[in-house]
Amino acid sequence: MASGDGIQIPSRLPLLLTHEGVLLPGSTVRFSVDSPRNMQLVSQRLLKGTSLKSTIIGVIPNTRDPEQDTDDLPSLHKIGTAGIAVQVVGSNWPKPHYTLLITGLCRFSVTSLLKERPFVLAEVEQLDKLEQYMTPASEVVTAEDGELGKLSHKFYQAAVQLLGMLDMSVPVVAKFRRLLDSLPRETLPDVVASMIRTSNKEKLQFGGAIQKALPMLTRQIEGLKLLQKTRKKSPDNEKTQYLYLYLCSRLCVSSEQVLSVRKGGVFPGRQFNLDEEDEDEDGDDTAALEGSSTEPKCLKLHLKLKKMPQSMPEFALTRNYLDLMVELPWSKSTKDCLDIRAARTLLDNDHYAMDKLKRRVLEYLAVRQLKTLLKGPILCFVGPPGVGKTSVGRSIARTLGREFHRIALGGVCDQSDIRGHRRTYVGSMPGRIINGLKTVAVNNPVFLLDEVLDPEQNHSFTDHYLNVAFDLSQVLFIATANTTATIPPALLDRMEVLQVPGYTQEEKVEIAHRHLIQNQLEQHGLTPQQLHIPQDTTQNIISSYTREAGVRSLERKLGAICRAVAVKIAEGHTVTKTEALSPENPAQRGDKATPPEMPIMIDHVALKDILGPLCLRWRCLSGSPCPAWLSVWPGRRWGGDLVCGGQSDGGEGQLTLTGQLGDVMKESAHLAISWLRANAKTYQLTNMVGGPDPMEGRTSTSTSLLEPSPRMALLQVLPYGRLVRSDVAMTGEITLRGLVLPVGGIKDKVLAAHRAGVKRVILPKRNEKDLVELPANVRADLDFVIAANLDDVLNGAFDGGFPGTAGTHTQPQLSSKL
Ligand SMILES: Nc1ncnc2c1ncn2[C@@H]1O[C@H](COP(=O)(O)OP(=O)(O)OP(=O)(O)O)[C@@H](O)[C@H]1O
Repeated sequence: MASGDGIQIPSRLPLLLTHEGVLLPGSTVRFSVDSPRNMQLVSQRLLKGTSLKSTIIGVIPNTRDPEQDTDDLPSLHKIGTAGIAVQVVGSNWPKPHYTLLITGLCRFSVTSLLKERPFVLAEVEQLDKLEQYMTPASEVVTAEDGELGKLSHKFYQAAVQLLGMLDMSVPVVAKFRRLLDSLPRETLPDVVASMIRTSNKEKLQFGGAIQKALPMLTRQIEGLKLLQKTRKKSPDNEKTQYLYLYLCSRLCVSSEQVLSVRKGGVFPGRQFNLDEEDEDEDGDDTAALEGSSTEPKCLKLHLKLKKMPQSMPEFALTRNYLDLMVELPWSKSTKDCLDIRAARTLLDNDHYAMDKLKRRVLEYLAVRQLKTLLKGPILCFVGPPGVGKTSVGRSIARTLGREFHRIALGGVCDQSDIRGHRRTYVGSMPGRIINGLKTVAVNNPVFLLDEVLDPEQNHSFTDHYLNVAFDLSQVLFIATANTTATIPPALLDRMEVLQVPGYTQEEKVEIAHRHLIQNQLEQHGLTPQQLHIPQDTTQNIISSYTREAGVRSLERKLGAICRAVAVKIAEGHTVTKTEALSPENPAQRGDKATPPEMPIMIDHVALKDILGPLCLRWRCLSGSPCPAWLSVWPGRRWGGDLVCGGQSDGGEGQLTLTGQLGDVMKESAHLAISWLRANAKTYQLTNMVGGPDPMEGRTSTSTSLLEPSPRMALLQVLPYGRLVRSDVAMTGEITLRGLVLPVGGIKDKVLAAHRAGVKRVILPKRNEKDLVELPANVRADLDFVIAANLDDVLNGAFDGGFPGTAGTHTQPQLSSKL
């Protein structure tokens, strides 16, 4: 190792291949080692060797992607730095690895690779003289050395200036000050370069040359000056300090420098832009922390992080947490650009019909425009699936110029999904609200929720993972739900519920031709010149292939048509190409399809070919009267209409309920039977065997009753020997005394009955007012029977009325359990 020319490193060096960090002569750097070759180097060379020589290794950047670090020969940089391993620490968690502390000695160049396994061994040529590190500065370069001497002196002065800007009470700064006078000036570039922040590439390329190091140093000084100016404008800004601290840590600045930032307010190695109009990105982050009360906590965590070994599991957790804190848009928002006229046009262009909803949304937006800090109720759009609730939410965001984010809460049963997990749990994460904010990166997006938050508490929403309050008051929440039944009353009270009813057949045709077909054509790369769907085909799809209140299924069917047409067109193209290749071979062309004529028209035959045979023919309801009954209502939660049926036949006189009935439905059925038994005489009801119990000898069955609303329908099982009209539907709630009370969702129910071919609808008297909401054509098609009590219902349900109902019988007094 030692020679007559001075101290020398071994001519053969084992090489540690690194992907991050550059070791420079005179600096001490920590490297994490986990690749197979490096692990072998540590275990076979550093841990087994006993001489000083065995602790000297070469550190050289490996330019190959670490992910692809296989057993192949690595692509090495030619120049590396020899160093002494001063500390080796091993750990088995989370995977086996070593952490090496290496002090750089001098540069070398690789002359040849001697072996690649188990670790890389190379023949090297030493580039720097080690003695110069021991020679006093004055003896190495003097003023007489001409240009180089001047440059060296300039560099020394710049280094002194840099130190003057740092906090001397920080040990590393004081140590640097001492080294500055004791080290030879040729070595200063390496020492200074290891302290200031530059890219690894720059560090590798400057090669210890003072000419290249001086611009780097000057840049640092300029950066610090700008930073100090900025800090003077906002002294004692703890948040700014925290942010710089954190950024320092992310940018691999030494911990001592980080500390000096805290104490003295300097931030080495950053270019700052004084132009306030054009704030740099991190400056924005600083502003983002304004107004939040998170800094003390973050600061504490950050300092803890700096003391923590990287291999500790808590390191990654803390780091992720701090990353999230900086990424969150604490005070970054988009500017609302609301123009009510433009909003009206946009809503009208995006959505057909929905007049009531659009009007209310415009009112809401107008009030927001006049009173910006509106603490209004949350809008909650309630309606069957596929009626455009989400789509209106998206349009509201567009009219406001805000980001839109949909948080699907369907199936969420754990509040941690929304509010996050406490950080003490393994695998803890923030909840969906905070994740959503991170995604949109602004604090005033439009959030569409299927459930709602309490608006009163939004200014201090606390995610369990974040564990500090985040102000959600700028977020515009819109909730959607298929039914209000599942929303807790306390929350419902805080929201403004806007009903979004289903569409009539005519409205669906319009929506399809104004929006859906165009969208589907675009999504499938087709044009109106290639595919034409006439209106009567659309009508056919709606009535024969879909049964829904919204248009989602219709949209899917249109998508299926587009796909089928796309195949035809693609096949046509292939045929054209084949023809071009072999025009003289008609036989070859014979079996192929000919290119279709454009546009491809979808008539009833084509429709059947693509979508298959007609599947939903509910018109069977309009057949002849029968003792069984069938009732069709919209199933809000499931998106389709529900079919309820019942039958009276010979049996035990028991009421049998099938299907998944809830308690309310079961109660209704039993109530109906109680009423029947109590009124058997009045209505002259006898059972099949002539006995007084009308239920004896009968079994009543109901099937597929999924919704609690059509309670009255159960009564249809009661009459014997009489035929129930098969084209009648009814809704309402009955009391023990036979009164008929109002229910909700009349429009949807009547539209569903209309879709199913029902001719007569029996409604509670107090729902008569809801008839005005029905489209004129639906009203004209149906015969409405308004019922105040069960007499009216029975009269309406049977052809020719029902015996006993016209008389002046008295209502029996039942003792109600309710
Ligand atoms: N009135 C309308 N005008 C134009 N397009 C509409 C209209 N109503 C619904 N649509 C379209 O129907 C599709 C389904 O709508 P959307 O996803 O908004 O339904 P939704 O009510 O939110 O359903 P869900 O309750 O299942 O979330 C969308 O492509 C939407 O653009």
